[in-house]
Amino acid sequence: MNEVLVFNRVSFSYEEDKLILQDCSFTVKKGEFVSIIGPSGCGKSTIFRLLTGLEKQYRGAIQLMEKVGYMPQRDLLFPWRTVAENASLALECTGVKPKKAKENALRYLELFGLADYCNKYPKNLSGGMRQRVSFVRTFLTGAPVLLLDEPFSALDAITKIKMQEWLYTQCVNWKKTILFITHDVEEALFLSDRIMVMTERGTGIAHEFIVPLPRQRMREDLQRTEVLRLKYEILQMLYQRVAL
Ligand SMILES: Nc1ncnc2c1ncn2[C@@H]1O[C@H](COP(=O)(O)OP(=O)(O)OP(=O)(O)O)[C@@H](O)[C@H]1O
Repeated sequence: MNEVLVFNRVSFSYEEDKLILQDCSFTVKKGEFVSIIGPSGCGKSTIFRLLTGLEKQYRGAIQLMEKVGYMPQRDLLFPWRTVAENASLALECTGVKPKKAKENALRYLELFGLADYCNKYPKNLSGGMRQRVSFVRTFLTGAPVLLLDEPFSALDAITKIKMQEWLYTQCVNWKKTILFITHDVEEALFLSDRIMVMTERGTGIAHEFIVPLPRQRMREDLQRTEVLRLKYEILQMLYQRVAL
């Protein structure tokens, strides 16, 4: 598999004397679903800020072989635009005329199971729906690599499970490369081919694990002994680092 994203010994700090990443290295290959998991403040979102060029003053090398689309933690939908108008925004930003962009967005909203909501406003949608619209908007950037920053963290437990299954199906269908930030070990195990663990600020990726499941998987697979073993190994790693 080809590498589409390379972080090579990247060091970064927002302020002097407070290193966020030191010699952080990892790669993501085409078509992979990779999760980054780690305690609050360890620098996960900073990796996305570096990848999207929001932060530029770093040491080391960052290589992006393909265009990336970024979905932030909060959905950031515009309340005055309908679902279709929100979804078409990415296309409009690339210079596509609003009418054409909306037609295109409508086609994808249908494919993503949102056909009945095209003319509704964000305030009329549930949290899960809003995240789906936000995902479609990111998807419509046309980027082959998607950076998803804790997209489901604000959802209730059941909606979260449904959204994970929805995202899983979309990933299988559309064959995107995904880098996904989460705090939820089970979510990472269900969705990922590989999990990268950050244990504290200033270190970068401390451990990497291949998820011992085939790409075609079901939620019940999370109960397999080898998956449970990995879950507890990761939890223990994180637990030791979190001070209350
Ligand atoms: N613009 C900024 N200026 C100064 N410090 C910042 C800035 N953004 C983040 N930080 C600090 O950098 C560290 C890493 O932040 P980052 O958002 O990458 O963490 P995170 O692992 O994504 O956390 P969380 O899981 O809570 O979202 C934190 O200590 C944070 O306070």
